[in-house]
Order: sequence, then structure tokens, then C-alpha cells
Amino acid sequence: MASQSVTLHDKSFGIYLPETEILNDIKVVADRINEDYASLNPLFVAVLNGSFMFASDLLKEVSMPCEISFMKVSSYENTTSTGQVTELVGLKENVAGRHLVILEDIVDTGNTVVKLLAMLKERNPASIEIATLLQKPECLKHELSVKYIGREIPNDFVVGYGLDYNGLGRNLRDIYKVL
Ligand SMILES: O=P(O)(O)OC[C@H]1O[C@H](OP(=O)(O)OP(=O)(O)O)[C@H](O)[C@@H]1O
Ligand code: HPA
Repeated sequence: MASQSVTLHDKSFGIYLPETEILNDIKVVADRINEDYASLNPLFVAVLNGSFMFASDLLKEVSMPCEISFMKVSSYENTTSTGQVTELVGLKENVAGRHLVILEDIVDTGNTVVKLLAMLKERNPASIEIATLLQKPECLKHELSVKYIGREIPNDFVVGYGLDYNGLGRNLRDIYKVL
């Protein structure tokens, strides 16, 4: 049973999406990916740190042969995007000719995925799509087509299920929003 509220650093958060709903959303995304990539041996590129839980639960529902690797970029301090995406931890795989699916916990301004798309496109993959657990459509600053979206949410800062507030909250099984 999820706690109704949590306090992290100086902020309180109330329950927003229980784990059961998160897992249902992930199953719907995974079913679509299973259909679209049945014979394509996709390479999932999970964006650290936040996407680790989403990547784990999504991959358990993916039924075709596939691979996964991880990249790390960072753009957030406190609860606001700096607009700068830095700290790339690279991908070792040769992605030329591969079908890539970027895995994100959340697309907010879109700064992170736009930068990642540019970095990855330079390496000539056969295709690139984005799968995100959450998207905040009101916050998007880029023309961006996100093919797989678990759920659209309003512009509230959320934590849990991999998402953090200054490092804390990633371990929560459920998603909470700032009160
Ligand atoms: O669409 P955007 O406005 O770029 O926001 C989304 C990104 O911000 C968060 O990552 P962050 O840079 O905070 O690193 P983290 O995953 O380590 O928390 C989140 O995990 C996304 O990667
Ligand atoms: O709402 C959010 N919560 C945690 N990390 C984030 N990164 C972008 N938006 C968010």
C-alpha cells in the first residue's frame, strides 16, 4: 500500500500514480513496441539516472530479441531545467544501421531528448524513436514527436519510480507530485 505523502528535503509530495497504474501504462507501451519491432532487434538506449526503473519494467514486458545500453546526461538542478544538457556518458555500441528506442522516465522541456536525438543521429542508426513513461505536454519547448508515451501529465514536479528531487525519491515504488 502506497504512502499518501512523503517529504524529501524541504518539499512535501502527495500520491499521484500508484505502482499498479504505472505498470499498466508500461504494459500498453510494451505491447505496441512488441508489435512494431517484432523482427528488428532494437537497441534500447536508457537515459540515466531517472529511467532505470522504467527500463527494467519495460524490458520485462518486451518479448522479441533486443539489446539495451545506457547513456547519461544531466540538465536539472533543484526543480528547474538549466537548458544545458551536459555530462554525457557514452554509448559503446556501434549503432549504425540499428533501430534505436530511447527510454526516458519523463519528457518535460524536451531539452534532454532533443540533444540525445542529435547525438545519436550523427551515428547513422536505421531509426530512432522515443519511449517515455511520462510527458508534460505543457512544458515542451521543442517540435518533438514522441512515439511511445505511458501517460501525459500536467506541469507538476513529480518524484518516485526513478524520478528524483535533488537526488532523493528515486527508490519510491509509486509516483508523487509536489504539494
Ligand atoms: O525534458 P527535460 O526538460 O530535459 O527533462 C527530462 C530529463 O530530466 C531528468 O533528468 P536529469 O537531467 O534531472 O537527470 P537524472 O535522470 O539523473 O535525474 C529526467 O530523467 C529526464 O532525463
Ligand atoms: O517533474 C520532474 N521530476 C523529476 N525530474 C524531472 N525532470 C524533468 N521533470 C521532472
